[in-house]
Amino acid sequence: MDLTLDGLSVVTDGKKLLRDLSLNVTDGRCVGLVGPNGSGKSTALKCIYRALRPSSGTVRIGEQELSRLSMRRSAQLVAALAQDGEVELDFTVEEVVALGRTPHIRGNQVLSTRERELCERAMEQLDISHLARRGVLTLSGGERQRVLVARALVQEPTVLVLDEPTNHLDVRHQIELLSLLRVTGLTTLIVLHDLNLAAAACDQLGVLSDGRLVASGAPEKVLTPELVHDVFGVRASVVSHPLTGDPQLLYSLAPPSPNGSETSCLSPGH
Ligand SMILES: Nc1ncnc2c1ncn2[C@@H]1O[C@H](COP(=O)(O)OP(=O)(O)OP(=O)(O)O)[C@@H](O)[C@H]1O
Repeated sequence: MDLTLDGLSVVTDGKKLLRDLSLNVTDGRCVGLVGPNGSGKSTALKCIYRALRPSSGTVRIGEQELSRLSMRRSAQLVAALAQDGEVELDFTVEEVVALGRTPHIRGNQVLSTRERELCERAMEQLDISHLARRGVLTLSGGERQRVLVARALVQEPTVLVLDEPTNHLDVRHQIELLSLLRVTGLTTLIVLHDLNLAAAACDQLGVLSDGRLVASGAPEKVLTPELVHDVFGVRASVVSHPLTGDPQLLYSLAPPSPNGSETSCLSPGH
């Protein structure tokens, strides 16, 4: 089912964090939300997983308006990975992954064989099977991040929202995770800071700046040097990936000038 954000605005303490955001993620597609720090990406995702109530606007999954559904029904439809998702209880990895089934079970009901197999498969896909009996508090940041993605997958949601899921992951696990997301068939909205990974992993990108959607569309249409300059204040060259054709940005650090001071690679005014 499609995920539709329709005119979402969030105002907190008189500050507009999100301004009239409308965005559609087509059924089974992956849309990347990118933008500078503080541009409203996490705020938008929080409205989808109902950690935040928008001041105006709606979130729909198919024809269903999320705010009209029970929290339990919402959790059956939407799985979320929050930014730097914390796990405070010292559960084992397999227990945390199994928590993904919570919206689907009642009380102390035990998991079915199918559900246990689902958990095992997700742990294999996220390369954490060998950690199954470890306490989550003993894990590295990247290991813990993979546990939380596995938990989101076993939720068997219709819509997946992920806030910087590649945080803490080494390059192999970044690529494995984003490759996996492409084959899940889930309607996915994902916040990524790495524009090159976003271009490779997402069918469409939405660019937020100061709470406003300033560009959206296919990565090759959106990621232009002008856009990167205007939104991020950085000079970049755009090249085409030799194997996939995806747009890839090349940046250069400011070279030291002969007198020892640095010249700037930032755009004037930033
Ligand atoms: N409860 C709040 N009260 C006031 N301001 C807030 C609140 N929550 C978020 N903000 C501000 O709203 C803006 C958008 O925050 P948000 O976390 O959505 O940005 P982001 O694009 O996800 O940033 P980052 O890339 O740094 O994760 C920021 O300036 C943040 O400081």
